[in-house]
Amino acid sequence: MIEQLVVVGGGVMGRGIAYTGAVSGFHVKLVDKYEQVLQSARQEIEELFAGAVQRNKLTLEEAASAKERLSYHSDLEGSVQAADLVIEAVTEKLDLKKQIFEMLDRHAPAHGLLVSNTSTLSPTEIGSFTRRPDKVMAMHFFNPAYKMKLIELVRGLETSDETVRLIQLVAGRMNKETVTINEFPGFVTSRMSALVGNEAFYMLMEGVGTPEEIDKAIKLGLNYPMGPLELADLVGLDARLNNLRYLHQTLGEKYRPCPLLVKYVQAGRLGRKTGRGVYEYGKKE
Ligand SMILES: NC(=O)c1ccc[n+]([C@@H]2O[C@H](COP(=O)([O-])OP(=O)(O)OC[C@H]3O[C@@H](n4cnc5c(N)ncnc54)[C@H](O)[C@@H]3O)[C@@H](O)[C@H]2O)c1
Repeated sequence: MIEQLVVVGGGVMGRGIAYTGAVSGFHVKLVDKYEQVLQSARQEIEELFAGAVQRNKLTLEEAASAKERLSYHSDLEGSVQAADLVIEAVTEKLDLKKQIFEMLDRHAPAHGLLVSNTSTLSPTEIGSFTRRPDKVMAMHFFNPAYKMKLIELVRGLETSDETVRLIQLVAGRMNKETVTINEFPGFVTSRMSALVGNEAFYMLMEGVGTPEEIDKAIKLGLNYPMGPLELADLVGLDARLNNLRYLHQTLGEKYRPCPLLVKYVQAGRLGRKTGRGVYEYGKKE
């Protein structure tokens, strides 16, 4: 039975996953190497609890007991000693993930499953950083993790059926839908989203329309809940560029990042998080 969950990385995704886990009855340790990240994660999670109580999604008692199950830590090695499942959500850099998974493998109990929330990287390669590749896979949540219905489950070459089964149970307890797919760069969702977003940047560069017009056309004409340019601002233009570069390198020409996207990133226009991307947001969010 999986009860003790550790989420590594307290950024945009990690905090949402930690909240989801605690609300779903798991004991959750949220770990980040920076105290100020942990503080801001705690504050945002408190706001999520307050909002859920206000909207009658949680009773006061449920929120209080979920909060009790959730704790915040900066010591990764100590935090994973009793973990049944570790969900890694650190920055999308392979060398960083390597360092983290080697460490997790050394310090997590032998039965512990180690999954990555990576959007693009290979779970097979991530598994190879450990001596338990059968217990490694990708568990790809979406932003915001507490709201989005899907978790994309991606098996690596060595991932066992038992690991997949246990992770599907965890996702079910979190009240999520899943798709379980085999590894290929960009999985299903990141590959498609990167392509659509990149095409929207090309249209903007070619002067086909304003950002508002392009987003409105895609939303109302193709029935997308969000326009691809506003979504890129939400994801972060740097993260999007990073994904496209990886897909370009692994899947070829079709994924070459649009020069306008590269220019925005060079200018520091990274999206909502910097207050300006394709759109202006007034202040940093
Ligand atoms: N942002 C999205 O929309 C989104 C969606 C799905 C998946 N993802 C994936 O989730 C992962 C995290 O993305 P994010 O957007 O939350 O990034 P983020 O930059 O918001 O957060 C990453 C966190 O990792 C922490 N970190 C870095 N090194 C660490 C270490 N050694 N030990 C502990 N913590 C460390 C950082 O301090 C930071 O708080 C990435 O793999 C990304 O591809 C992101």
